[in-house]
Amino acid sequence: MTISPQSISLTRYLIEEQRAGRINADLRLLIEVVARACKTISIAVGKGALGGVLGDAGTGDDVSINVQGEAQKKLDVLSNEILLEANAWGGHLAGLASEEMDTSQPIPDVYPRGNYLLLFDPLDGSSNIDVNISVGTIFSVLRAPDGVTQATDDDFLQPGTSQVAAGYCTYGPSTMLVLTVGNGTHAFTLDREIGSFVLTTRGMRIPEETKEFAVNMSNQRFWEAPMQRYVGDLLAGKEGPRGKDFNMRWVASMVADVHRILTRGGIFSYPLDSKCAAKGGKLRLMYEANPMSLLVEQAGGAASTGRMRMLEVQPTGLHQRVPVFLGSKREVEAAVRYHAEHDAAA
Ligand SMILES: O=P(O)(O)OC[C@H]1O[C@](O)(COP(=O)(O)O)[C@@H](O)[C@@H]1O
Ligand SMILES: [Mg+2]
Ligand SMILES: [Mg+2]
Repeated sequence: MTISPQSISLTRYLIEEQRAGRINADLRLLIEVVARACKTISIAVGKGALGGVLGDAGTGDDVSINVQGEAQKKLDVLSNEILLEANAWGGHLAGLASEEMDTSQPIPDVYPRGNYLLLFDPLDGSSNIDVNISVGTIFSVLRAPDGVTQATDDDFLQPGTSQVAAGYCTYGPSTMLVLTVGNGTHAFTLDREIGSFVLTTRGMRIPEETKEFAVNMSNQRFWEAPMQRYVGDLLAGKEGPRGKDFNMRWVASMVADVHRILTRGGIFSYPLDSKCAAKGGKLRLMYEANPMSLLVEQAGGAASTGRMRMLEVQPTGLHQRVPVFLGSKREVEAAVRYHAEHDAAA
């Protein structure tokens, strides 16, 4: 693709949002810096085996483990460094937090500070890195509490409704940035020759009804009863209570699964199961569930823990985990209904 004079770049889109009074200059620049960091990550991902970026972080048998208790890939570490380095000196932030770091990261004294907080999952879908399947970066932006110029972990503990921007970048056959600043969800595709993100879908809309679900079925026997019944009814197809046949997809990169759902509908779910119940779920509220939920709601979809609206969960910890149901509105409502019926009968 070549950029025509009519093409709307990310920069132009953000300037128009600023002129309309929906974002200020600091937030615009912050998003530009994140987008630039994503381009750098995209180049590293794209080099694959030629770039020496595949495989585990650490040396020999001494694989590096992050705060989540998960083995880190080289690209987890590299992407985290790229995002930290790009954002720390920008002057828009009072703090950064990452899935890969134990605590939030203060802005070094030598740099100016601003009033935003940036949270990210630098590389989502790590298990897919070495097999050349789509991975991504997810980010969320909050406002620092009044008067806070150097944030501590507690300052980040705001519900998803407080997000002023959220987005993800998917490193797949093409690199795409999907963004909301609270005025719809929009998709930008990276023109690799020119190095610019170009608006390719304005106002993504998730169809309300769907016949497609995404879940890791290998966990079925560990699920709670309402999830067992819900998926059992999906699998029963036309002859079952739902009266239609459902298809299933599972990439195991949340970014890729959510991108499919934003594009053609569906329900994505990582429910509570007995393996992850002690932690509260598998996916992370602040780095994964909240930003994706805002993007999905802004595209006309819904997002829930199964028992409450995701964006209203009051976080209690930076690395808190939650069960996740998001996507086509009617289908998320159906999954929530199964949980409500179960809880009412208990
Ligand atoms: O391997 P599983 O259990 O199916 O889990 C897949 C889920 O885990 C994740 O990979 C977690 O993300 P990270 O790679 O950032 O840890 C999600 O992207 C994905 O939905
Ligand atoms: Mg992730
Ligand atoms: Mg990750």
